[in-house]
Amino acid sequence: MKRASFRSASVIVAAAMVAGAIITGLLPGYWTYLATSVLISAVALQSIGLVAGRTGMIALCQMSFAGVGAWTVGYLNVGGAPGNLPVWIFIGGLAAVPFGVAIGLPALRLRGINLAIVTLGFATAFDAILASITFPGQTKFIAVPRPEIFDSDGGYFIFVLIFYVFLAVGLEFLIRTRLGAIWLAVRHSERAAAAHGISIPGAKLSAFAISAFIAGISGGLLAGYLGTLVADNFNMMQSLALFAVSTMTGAQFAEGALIGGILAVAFPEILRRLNLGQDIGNVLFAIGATQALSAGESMSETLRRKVRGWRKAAPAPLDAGARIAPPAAVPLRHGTALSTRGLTVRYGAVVALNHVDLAVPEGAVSGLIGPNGAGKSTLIDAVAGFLHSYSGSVELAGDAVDDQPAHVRARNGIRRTWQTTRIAPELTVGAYVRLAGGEMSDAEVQAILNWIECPHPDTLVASVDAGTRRLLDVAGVVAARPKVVLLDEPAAGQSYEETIKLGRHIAEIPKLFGCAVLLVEHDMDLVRAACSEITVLDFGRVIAAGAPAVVLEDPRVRKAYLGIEEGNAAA
Ligand SMILES: Nc1ncnc2c1ncn2[C@@H]1O[C@H](COP(=O)(O)OP(=O)(O)OP(=O)(O)O)[C@@H](O)[C@H]1O
Repeated sequence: MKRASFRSASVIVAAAMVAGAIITGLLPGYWTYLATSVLISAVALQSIGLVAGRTGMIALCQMSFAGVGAWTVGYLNVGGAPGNLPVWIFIGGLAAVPFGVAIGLPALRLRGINLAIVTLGFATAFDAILASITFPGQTKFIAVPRPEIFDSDGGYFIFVLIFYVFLAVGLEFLIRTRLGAIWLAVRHSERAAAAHGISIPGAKLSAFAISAFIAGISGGLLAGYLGTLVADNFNMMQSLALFAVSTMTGAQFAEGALIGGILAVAFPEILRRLNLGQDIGNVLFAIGATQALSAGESMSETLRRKVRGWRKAAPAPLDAGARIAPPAAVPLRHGTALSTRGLTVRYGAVVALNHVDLAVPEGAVSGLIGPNGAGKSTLIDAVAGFLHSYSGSVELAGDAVDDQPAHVRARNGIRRTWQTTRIAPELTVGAYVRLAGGEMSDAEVQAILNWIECPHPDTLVASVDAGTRRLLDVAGVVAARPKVVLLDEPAAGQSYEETIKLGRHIAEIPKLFGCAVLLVEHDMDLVRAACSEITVLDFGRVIAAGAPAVVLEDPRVRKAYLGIEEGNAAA
């Protein structure tokens, strides 16, 4: 991961040095002036890319955060504050953070269009505030001074380029940290992220705070660029246009932010020269964003996919780490890992679970079977904390967890998989195992992947097939070494041979990872291969429990689950 970050950082720095030399050395002054504007827009776009592209939240008020940064720089300048422009820009970025957190708070409960409306509301309110006040220095024409060595247009271009490169490199490292993986996981599925013990509020607030900081920096850079500012520089339409550009180009990537900056500056410039209305540019951006959304990928994502194809970067073969020892066996615990008492769940008139008592012993794999609609997934949802309400209780190693939200239950030792895999495809296989399992050495990650026969840690999840992703789901939950893992139909999409192999792996989980397992499955071969005991649900009630050989021969089970009537069994 670090290697990839350093590689990206060196590409960014090298490209910036070449671009800096060409733009300041060869291009006329006016082009340098425009190029500076491109970079400032690119910084603003980076902030949108982080919150929207990485975390999947719609934020339509980024230019308001930029306005806070610019206002702060103007205020510090007029007030004769100590320091100089770089320091004030940094302070301006920090000043935008509380606003970012304040806007992030509604995002904890809202998503999609509702969040868009709230952020748009903030942008509108900020417009109204700016219309009633003036920017510091605006009426008396007190310009924000640039640092002496960056005073010329060429010099200020270099000054802004340094900020852009610094932020782009910083983001390249940040997105490969655990926090970066958390943002991607939240973007892909908040429920799946919570199942890994991730605090969704923490993830969203951190994204809003850092993105507001970057937007504030862009405002400060604009203050030094223009000298004095007016409210129109930060109006709501600017935020909307940049959001459309970010969606179109994929501003979560350094090149996407830069292409977006070029488009955001070039279009208005071309339209101005052609004596055409500036709004036409916004219409084109909206069309571009619509196109990217319907295609399912932005310009930079398309570019990256093509580059990957050209490079044909095949991940290291599966046996690359074959000499790595499998996970070491751990001492087995005794007692009951998980139990439910009188667990009852109602969906309106439907009673999905009806006073279910279930016990999953330590050191064992227990099966939970039943016909479609019997209540198996509902039980997993209730136990893992994904239902708003249920009656009865869930105990983990004897302690009630009913008042704990899903991510706290996950941290305390209840991990689950889903019927359909929910892994963020932008992650690598290794990054996913680390996200799910926490701090782990490279050898530990590789050992788990080798054990369950998943590809090399550097393989992109997007490039692995559905069956392998199911295995990766299992690798993720066991990597965390919780007290109990709940596997919801892990064999779905696997061939017969793969299912039998998976059954052997699941049977090894208690011994190798110290977790008890509750396995929900329809595939009886897998159940027989992995489980030492079985509970059978039908219409939300437990109808049988015990050793597989006994339970599967129980007439009630054969009738309810296998559809075999007592007298017809021999037929
Ligand atoms: N969100 C929901 N709203 C209303 N009813 C629901 C909801 N989720 C499940 N149910 C109902 O609850 C009952 C149990 O469903 P559940 O999905 O838990 O069964 P299952 O045993 O997991 O089935 P399958 O094997 O098909 O996954 C079913 O009657 C189902 O229609």
